[in-house]
Order: sequence, then C-alpha cells, then structure tokens
Amino acid sequence: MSFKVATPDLPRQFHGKWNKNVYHVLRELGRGANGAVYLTTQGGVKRAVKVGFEGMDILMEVNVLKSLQQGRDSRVGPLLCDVDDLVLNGRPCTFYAMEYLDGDQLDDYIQKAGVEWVPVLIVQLLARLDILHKHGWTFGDLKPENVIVTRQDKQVSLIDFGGVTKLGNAVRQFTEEYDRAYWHAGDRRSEVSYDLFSTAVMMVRLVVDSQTWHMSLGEPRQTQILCDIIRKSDSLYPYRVPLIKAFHGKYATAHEMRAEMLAILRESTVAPASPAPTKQQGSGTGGKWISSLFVASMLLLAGTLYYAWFL
Ligand SMILES: Nc1ncnc2c1ncn2[C@@H]1O[C@H](COP(=O)(O)OP(=O)(O)OP(=O)(O)O)[C@@H](O)[C@H]1O
Repeated sequence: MSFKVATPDLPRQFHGKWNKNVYHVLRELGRGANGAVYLTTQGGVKRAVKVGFEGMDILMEVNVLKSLQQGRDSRVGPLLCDVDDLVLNGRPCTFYAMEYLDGDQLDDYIQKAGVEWVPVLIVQLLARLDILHKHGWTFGDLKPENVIVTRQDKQVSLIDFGGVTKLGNAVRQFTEEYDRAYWHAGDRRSEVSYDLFSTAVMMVRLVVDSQTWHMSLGEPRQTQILCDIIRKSDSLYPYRVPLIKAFHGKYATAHEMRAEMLAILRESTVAPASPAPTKQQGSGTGGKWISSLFVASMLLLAGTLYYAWFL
C-alpha cells in the first residue's frame, strides 16, 4: 500500500546544487509514494529523474540501485546516473537521475504481444529477482506497473525501488492484489517467498481477462480461487506446479522457481513431430500458407528460446 505525496512541479529547466548537471524537463512520467518521476534530457541524453521531499526514502532507492549496478548485474533496474539536491518552492529536495527505459509496462506489452509471452517474461523477471535477493533485499511491491519491457531489446527491467526491503523486515510497500497477506497466504515479512508469491499472482493476472480477474477479487480471498483459474486456463495449466508451489512458499530461491518454469517452457516450445505432408497440403496456395505458418512458428520458437535460455 502506498500514498501519493505532494511533490511540487519541477521548473522546465533546473540544475543540481552540487554536481551542477542541467536538466530540461520534457514531461511528468508519474508520481507515487516516494516522489514524482520526470522525463528529462541532460546533455542531450534522455534521463528519468525522481524527486522527493523525503531525502531518506530517495537515498534508500539510490543505495539499492548503486549496489545493484556494481559488477555485472546492471540489468535488474535502470542505471543510476546522478544524485543531487535542489530547492523547490523554498524547500530542499533530493533527486536522482537514472537511465530512461523506453518501453512498455509489462501488462501493456502482453496486451500487444500476446499471452504466450507471459512465461518467457516471467522467467526473465525471476532472474532479476534472484539477483536482488542475493543482495539481501526483496522487491516488495511487485506488480505489472513496476516492470518495464524495453522496446529495443525486449528485456524485463524493474522500476520503482521504493518498496525494496531488507530481508527479514516488514515489507515497506505493497499492492493488495499481489500481496500475500491479502490473499490469506502468509504475512508481510520481507522474504524471498513473498516476492515469489506476488510473481505467481502476477502471472495469473497477466493471462486472464479483466472480467475473470475482477470476479476473483471478491471475498473470501483465498489462493484456491487462483488455483481454479489456473485449472481452467490452457495457458496457465502447464505451469500449475511452480505456480502452486509459489503460492505455498515452497521455493527457497527465485532461481529454483525459474529453473522449473524454464523446463516447462522448453517442453512446450519443442515442436511436435509433424506428419508427412499430403499431396494436397504440399501444393497450391494452401501448401504455401501452411509453409509460411510453419516458418512463422519456427521463428517464434527460436525467439522464445533465445529469450528464455540466454537472457
Ligand atoms: N527509469 C525509468 N524509465 C522510464 N520510465 C520510468 C522510469 N522510472 C519510472 N518511470 C515511470 O514513472 C512512473 C512513476 O514512477 P514510480 O514507479 O517511481 O512511481 P509510482 O509507480 O507512481 O509509485 P508507487 O508505485 O510508489 O506508487 C512509472 O510508472 C514509470 O512509468
């Protein structure tokens, strides 16, 4: 749960007090519990700038981003570019500038690309979470709005690190639909299993239509309702074992859940042996159409395997 804060609008141009970098504000991207995010340019490069009055909250996000980009693990979230202060309407504010991730929110991306991409992107997301967990944090407020699929390379990236919580503490921010306690499936302790529960709910949410989803949110809210949805869904049914294990906190790591999801994904993308083409299928426009369909499905398969195995 989070509350929108009152953050004054940034002027069209501003500079940091200490580092003196100049930012041109293009538009507001959104505002949330810890501040507001703006699309800016700095030195001709697009940057997302998050500004807030609560310096400690902003610095906590900065610390997480900083430690994640040490080493080779930079893909978990946007790269951090600058941290500085500024004065807005006479009040001191802290801001940070980060890499602007040009892409779609996970749910918008699935709407456009199709539900067959859900397991592929969830497998990618689990790899990101595994890195975060190894650093001693959980993400906490996992939801499709906090995951971006970048336009250029179709990579999943987490945004909004305001809910990131040290393992063992109480989760700092959550959204009811994805919250383990709200589904009466456990508490809000920051644990690997808390994030994996939210990931499993998110997978269900991304596959079902909004009507089915909203019907499932009535009382009593129990994971049995989610299990019923999984049982009836052709897209989710193959993944029932990892999903149900995640609902019951059976995984010690995101890596374990990822490995099981990936094995199912691999199995489902192995093309079934095709019967020998009949004379009718192999000739004329029908034959050409089937050949194109086959080529298209092979390309889709190759793409899927590429994303699933190598990313
Ligand atoms: N690095 C980034 N690149 C591109 N867009 C971003 C980036 N960071 C944030 N955004 C956009 O800005 C919006 C607001 O950011 P943020 O997630 O921090 O606030 P929020 O989602 O409104 O907050 P909360 O979830 O805490 O209520 C996001 O929904 C996202 O669309």
